[in-house]
Amino acid sequence: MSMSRSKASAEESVPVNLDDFERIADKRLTKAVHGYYSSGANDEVSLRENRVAFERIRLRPRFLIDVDNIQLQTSILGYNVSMPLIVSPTAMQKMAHPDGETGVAIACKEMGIPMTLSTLATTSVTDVSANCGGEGLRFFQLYTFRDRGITYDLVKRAEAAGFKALVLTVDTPTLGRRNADIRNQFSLPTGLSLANFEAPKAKSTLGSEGTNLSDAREAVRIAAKQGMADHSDSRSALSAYTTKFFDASLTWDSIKWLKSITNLPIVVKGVMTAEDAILAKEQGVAAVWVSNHGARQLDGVDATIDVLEEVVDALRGTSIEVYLDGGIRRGTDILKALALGARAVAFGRPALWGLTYNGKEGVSQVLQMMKDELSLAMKLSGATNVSSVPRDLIRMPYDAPYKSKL
Ligand SMILES: Cc1cc2nc3c(=O)[nH]c(=O)nc-3n(C[C@H](O)[C@H](O)[C@H](O)COP(=O)(O)O)c2cc1C
Ligand SMILES: CCCCC(=O)C(=O)O
Repeated sequence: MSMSRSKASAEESVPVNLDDFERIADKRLTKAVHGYYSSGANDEVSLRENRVAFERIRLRPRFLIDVDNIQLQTSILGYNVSMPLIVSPTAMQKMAHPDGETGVAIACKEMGIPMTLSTLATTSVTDVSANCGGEGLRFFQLYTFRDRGITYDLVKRAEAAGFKALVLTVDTPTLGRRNADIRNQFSLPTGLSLANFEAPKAKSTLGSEGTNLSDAREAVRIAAKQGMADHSDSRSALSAYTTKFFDASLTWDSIKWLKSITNLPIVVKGVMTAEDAILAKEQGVAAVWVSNHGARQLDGVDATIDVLEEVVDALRGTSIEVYLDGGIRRGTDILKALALGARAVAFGRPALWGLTYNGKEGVSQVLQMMKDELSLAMKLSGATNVSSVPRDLIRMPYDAPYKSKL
């Protein structure tokens, strides 16, 4: 691993929480990259809400419970994990540090938790797996392209590289409006590429008749190589890129097609309502990932933690797992989500801050900090097992005032 940037400089004190990592990262990143990583959509109402909603939830600790040995381990999609945390897919991680996606993947592998690789990664599925020695649990986040041959190709390469699930992001038919990216005319810095669109080394054997695959892939590849340099619609280059290539005609029914080309479990990321949770269930998905995309798509939606319970209720009695991301910054946040029925939580930006801070090592520090904080929160609240955190460990703002049931 390259370690081109050092730890905190003298004037930066050692980070003791994720906010510290964020502050340090903010100072080190270029204006454009910082703007891209940190932004929410529009007025960032939902971005603030993702945090504030966690702060509104109160804990109801129980005491004189033996918390000497608490259980942090659980399983995700049948795989044992050391704690209920997943790293969310975030695009273009080499902008943070040369370790990029490989750094995140190795940190996750060492911690024993899943990493989700973005379709728009700056390291390919094949290279990430190879750099991890084929070890570790990785999911592939899928964006679908107008040309289904491209999507097919991505899925097959993720399968071949040993990725264990497809995380289909449903909240991005096109890109949300992010002021900083427009102001900064954001595009991928020179020298980096969207590596999953580099021409495959070997001739691929595709079964996607009827699509002019090589032309389409070539177009995506060229656009990626040029740093998505098309600003023609006067928005960010990323926005122009998605408008041009992403399949905005995708429907719930398209999951049938996905299932026809792969046996990998499908996780639907971006669900915010009970209605969509039920449609996902009807398509036979393995998991539903409650997310508002880090508040980067539609501004004005609820905080994810505020809709978690309706999704959990809609899926009760099924074996579909529910995950949540959006604003997870503390061990107590994880505990609150578990109490509301999430099997696991995820975060995106904190991994980028860790990466910016000190590459793979920085990500490891961030993950360890979350593990320690979760463990502490459980001990102080009398929760002994991440798989059975009781609902009454918390009070939601919408809960009725306490009435004695004793
Ligand atoms: C810089 C950045 C890039 C992202 N890229 C992707 C992506 O490529 N695919 C995706 O499904 N979600 C993407 N997301 C959303 C994250 O997966 C996740 O939902 C979000 O970051 C969670 O919120 P948090 O950052 O508050 O933890 C991105 C988020 C950020 C901040
Ligand atoms: C087209 C999506 C780009 C990556 C992404 O999901 C994000 O910036 O939020």
